[in-house]
Amino acid sequence: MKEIIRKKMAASPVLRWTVLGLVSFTMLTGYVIADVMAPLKTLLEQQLGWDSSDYGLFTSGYGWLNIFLLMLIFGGMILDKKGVRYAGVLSVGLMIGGTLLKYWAITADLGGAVSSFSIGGHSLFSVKSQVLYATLGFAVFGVGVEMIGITANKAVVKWFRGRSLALALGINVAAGRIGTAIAMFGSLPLARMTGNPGAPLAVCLLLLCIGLLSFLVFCVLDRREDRETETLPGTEKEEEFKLSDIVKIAKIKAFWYITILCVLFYSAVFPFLKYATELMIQKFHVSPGFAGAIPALLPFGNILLTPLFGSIYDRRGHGATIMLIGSALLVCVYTLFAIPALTANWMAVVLVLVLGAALSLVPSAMWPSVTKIVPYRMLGTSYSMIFWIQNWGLAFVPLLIGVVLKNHCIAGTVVIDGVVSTRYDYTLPMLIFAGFGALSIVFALLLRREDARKGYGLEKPNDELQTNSTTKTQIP
Ligand SMILES: NCCCC[C@H](NC(=O)[C@@H](N)CCCCN)C(=O)O
Repeated sequence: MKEIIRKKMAASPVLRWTVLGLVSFTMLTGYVIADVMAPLKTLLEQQLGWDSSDYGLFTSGYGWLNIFLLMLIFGGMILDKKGVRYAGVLSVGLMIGGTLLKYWAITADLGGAVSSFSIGGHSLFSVKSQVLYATLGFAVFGVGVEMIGITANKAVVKWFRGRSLALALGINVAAGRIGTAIAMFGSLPLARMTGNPGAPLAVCLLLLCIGLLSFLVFCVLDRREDRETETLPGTEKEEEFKLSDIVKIAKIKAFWYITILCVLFYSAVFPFLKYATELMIQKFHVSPGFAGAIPALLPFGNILLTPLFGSIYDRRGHGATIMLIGSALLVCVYTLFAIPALTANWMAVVLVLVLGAALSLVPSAMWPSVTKIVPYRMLGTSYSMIFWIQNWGLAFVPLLIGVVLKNHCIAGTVVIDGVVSTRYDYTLPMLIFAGFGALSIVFALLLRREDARKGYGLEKPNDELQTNSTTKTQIP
C-alpha cells in the first residue's frame, strides 16, 4: 500500500511539476529584487543625491558576505545538513530581512548623515549612512538569494531524478530570467510613476512574501513525500553530509573543470551586461533611449531556450558537448563585437541573440551535470562551492573591465544627449571576454575527456541513466 502511495507522490507528474512551480516562483521573486535597482541608477543620483561611487559600493554589496565571510559555503553546508526545507525558509528569511533594511535605508530621511570609519584616530573612509545601510541590506539579501539558487537546484534534483531533470532545472533557470526581465522592464516605469525610488522595492517585498508562502506550500508537500518514503520497507537512510565531504568534493577533477568553466563562462556574460548599453551607444550608434533594450533581449531568449536545451540533454545526452558549443559561441560573439568595422545595429541585435543562445546552452547542461559528478548528499555544498568561485568572477571582472577601459581604451570624446562624454574603444574588453570564452572551451574539452575516462555519463541522456538507478544514493 505504502509503495503505491510513494509511487503516487514521487511519480505523480502533477505533483512534481507543482513542486517545480512553487520552488521556481520563490526563486523568481528573489531574482526580481537582485536586479530591481539596476535601472534606477540615474534616479538614485537625481533624487537621493547618490553618485557613481555610491552606486558602485551599493552594487558590490551583493557579494560581500558571500565571498569574504564564506556565507555561500556555509549556506551550502546548511543545505546538506538540514535539508531543502530548512535552507529554503532561511534563504527567504534572509532575503526579506535584507530587503526590509534596504527599503528602510532608501525611503527614510537620514538627513544627509555620514558614517565615518577610522582606526587609531586615522580616518579610513566616510560614506553616506543611507548608502551604507542600503549596501548592508543588499549584502544580507545577497546571501539569501544565492542560497535559494542552490536550494532550488537541490530541491529540483530531489524531485526530478530520473524524470526530465535537465528540463526541470532549465525551467527553474528560466524562472530566474523572468525575474530579471520583470526587474529590467518594470522597475524604472514604476519608480517614475510614483516618483519614489523605493516603490519597486515595496512591490518586490510583497512579491517576496508571496514567494515565502509558495515555499511553505512546497515544504508541506516535500515533508509528506519524505515521511512516506522513509516508512517504506527496505528504504535505506540517506548517508549524512560530513565536513570531510568537502575534501572529497575537492578531490574530484571533473568538479574543478565544471567550476572553472562556470566562473569563466558567467564572467563573460553577466559582467558584459553592465557595459552593454554603453557599447550599443558608442560602437553601434544606437540612440541612448533605445540602447538598453538590445541587451534586455538576452533573458527573453533564455526563457524558452534553456528548458529546450535541457530537454534535449534529457533525451539525447551530449551534456559536455552542449557546454562546449555554448563556450564556442562566446568566442564567436565577442570576436565579432571586437571588430571595429562591424557597427550595424542589426549586427548588435543578432550578436546579443546568439549570446542568449550560449547563456541557455551552458546552464542547461551545467547544473544537471553536477548531479552526475557528486553524490546527492554533497550536492548543496558542491553547488555552493561552484557559486562561491563564480561570485569572485562576477564581482571582480566588471572591475577589471572598468580599469581596462579607463587606462587603455579612451579614444577621445563624444556628444551623447547633448553632453560631452568620454569615447571608449571597446575592442580590448571584447577580446578579454572572447579570451574567457576560449578558456571555457579548454575546460569544456577537459571535462569531456575526464568524463570519457571516469564514465560520469555526461554525454548520456539523463532519462536513460536515471531509469537504471534504483535508490536515492545511487547517483555516480
Ligand atoms: N537554481 C538556480 C540555478 C542557478 C542559475 C544561475 N545563477 C547563478 O549562477 C547565481 N550564482 C548568480 C546569478 C547572477 C545573476 N544576477 C543563473 O544562470 O542565473
